[in-house]
Amino acid sequence: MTDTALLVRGVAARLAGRDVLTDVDLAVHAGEIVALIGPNGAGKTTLLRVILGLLDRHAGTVTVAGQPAERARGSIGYVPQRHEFAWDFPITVEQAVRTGLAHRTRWLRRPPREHTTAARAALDRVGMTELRHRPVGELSGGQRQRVLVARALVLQPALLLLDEPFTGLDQPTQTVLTDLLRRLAGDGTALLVTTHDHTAANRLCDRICLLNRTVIADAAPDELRDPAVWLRAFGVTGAAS
Ligand SMILES: Nc1ncnc2c1ncn2[C@@H]1O[C@H](COP(=O)(O)OP(=O)(O)OP(=O)(O)O)[C@@H](O)[C@H]1O
Repeated sequence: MTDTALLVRGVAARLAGRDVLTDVDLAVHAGEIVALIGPNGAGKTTLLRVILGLLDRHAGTVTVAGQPAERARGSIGYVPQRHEFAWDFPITVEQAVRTGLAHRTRWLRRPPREHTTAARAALDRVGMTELRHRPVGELSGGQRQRVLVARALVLQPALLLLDEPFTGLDQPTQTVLTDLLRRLAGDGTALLVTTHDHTAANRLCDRICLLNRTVIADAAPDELRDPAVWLRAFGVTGAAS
């Protein structure tokens, strides 16, 4: 057993012939929440996709829960950006959560009973049990975000990757989500969260990883008070002079 849920070493990725990530090193431990922050196009989503094995890396290694990521797909929960889910699809909250296990259901077979049990347990963890029969199209932004978290939790992942979960949420809803993510970390899940919301990151995270194609800084929020580091991460050169 290891408490390093995610270990990224020397990762490089190329898209359309362009180097999008170079020499990226990152570790996230069990029970830890790390924010991945960087400007638009910094490679945050690309890094999540490389960890998930949806994109080939050009160099480096990715280890999840002590295993090469290729063999650990079932240990990774992924919460995509909210707009990436088909909310107009005519399914209920519980059915949406069960789609997190769809790859384990045989084609045209009824989902096994344990999938329903897993979906209900995940809905309970995110506080959405009462809404489980609601059509997903009727949910608010915050409720949708919790459904996506539940959908990732059905796999009981050691590592949870969240892509911009705070975008478009008002302050009280952000607080509900922050509390939920903290509880998951308290249960030992490792969380890697991309965000543009520095306030949310400061409130939520144990560490902030500043990314701009490579890791510019990786430290506790309190240790990242030097504006020069942020200017470097956001590609603002000469702004301090
Ligand atoms: N499918 C693709 N083909 C070619 N280039 C891509 C593709 N997807 C992303 N890119 C490029 O890779 C770079 C990194 O994109 P990525 O989406 O990872 O950035 P990001 O940090 O998540 O940005 P944002 O904060 O805007 O979501 C960008 O320059 C983007 O244009």
